[in-house]
Amino acid sequence: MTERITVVKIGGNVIDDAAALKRFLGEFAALPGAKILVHGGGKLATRLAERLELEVRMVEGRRITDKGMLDVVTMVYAGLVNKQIVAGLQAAGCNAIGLSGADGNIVTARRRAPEPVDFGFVGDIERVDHKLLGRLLDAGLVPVFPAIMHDGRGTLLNCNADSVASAVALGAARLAPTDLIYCFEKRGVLRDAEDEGSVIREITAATYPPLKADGTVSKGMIPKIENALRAVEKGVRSVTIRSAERLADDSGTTIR
Ligand SMILES: Nc1ncnc2c1ncn2[C@@H]1O[C@H](COP(=O)(O)OP(=O)(O)O)[C@@H](O)[C@H]1O
Ligand SMILES: CC(=O)N[C@@H](CCC(=O)OP(=O)(O)O)C(=O)O
Repeated sequence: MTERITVVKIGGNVIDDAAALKRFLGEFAALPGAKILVHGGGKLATRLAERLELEVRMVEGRRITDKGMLDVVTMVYAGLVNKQIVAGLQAAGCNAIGLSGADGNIVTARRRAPEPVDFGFVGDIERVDHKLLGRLLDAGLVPVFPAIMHDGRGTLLNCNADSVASAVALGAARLAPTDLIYCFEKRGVLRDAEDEGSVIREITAATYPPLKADGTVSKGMIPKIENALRAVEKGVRSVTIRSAERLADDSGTTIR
């Protein structure tokens, strides 16, 4: 069994930039030790949905997902983006294996209640099969997860990729000490959105609520930080939010 596990989540803005994604996958492939990649792809799904003239609506960083949108996000996340990332990692010498939650029944999710917001086919993670995860890691494979999970009764569910990353990291933490890194296009959580020099070095359960209340943290950063706080509280060794260009550096925002 492995001594440590690194779980990395890569966001949609980086996936959307072919050169940035290639650079990131090269750095990810070079990370030592057992590792797992979780990816988004929200930006690409939004573009495709708009071309198909489907209404795109996000509420607090989560996508309203009706049946038509579920088909689009499944094709984009579990299909195109997942396979491109797996192929890119193979090219970088990393033996990746792409898995939706339904594959090997590795992650199940529960559909969100329709109140107060009816998100449609959106789920919250229920269970991660950490033993299967361990067997894959022991075989030298690098699991790559999109945000598409299933309910075990035949329905696919769209989950927030940041929530997937935190749930997978908690599953991994049952196998070995686990570090979770959220990578995106900015240097970290910024105090001023326009100033990359304004990285907030540390956020805790006590310092977060005022940042949300005064709007310093908004949109997709809300689920990211809330998932990060949950992960550290429940046993992930460290969580950081940093630039995809600085995956291996000690940079960005640490969540404690
Ligand atoms: N304080 C903040 N610092 C950095 N980004 C923030 C902040 N508040 C809101 N954001 C927004 O959150 C976005 C990241 O969330 P999201 O788009 O869901 O990430 P990902 O790229 O991981 O998919 C940033 O692109 C930015 O627009
Ligand atoms: C329920 C929900 O909102 N799911 C997300 C899944 C993808 C994602 O999280 O992508 P990023 O990391 O690129 O934002 C969505 O469809 O946008």
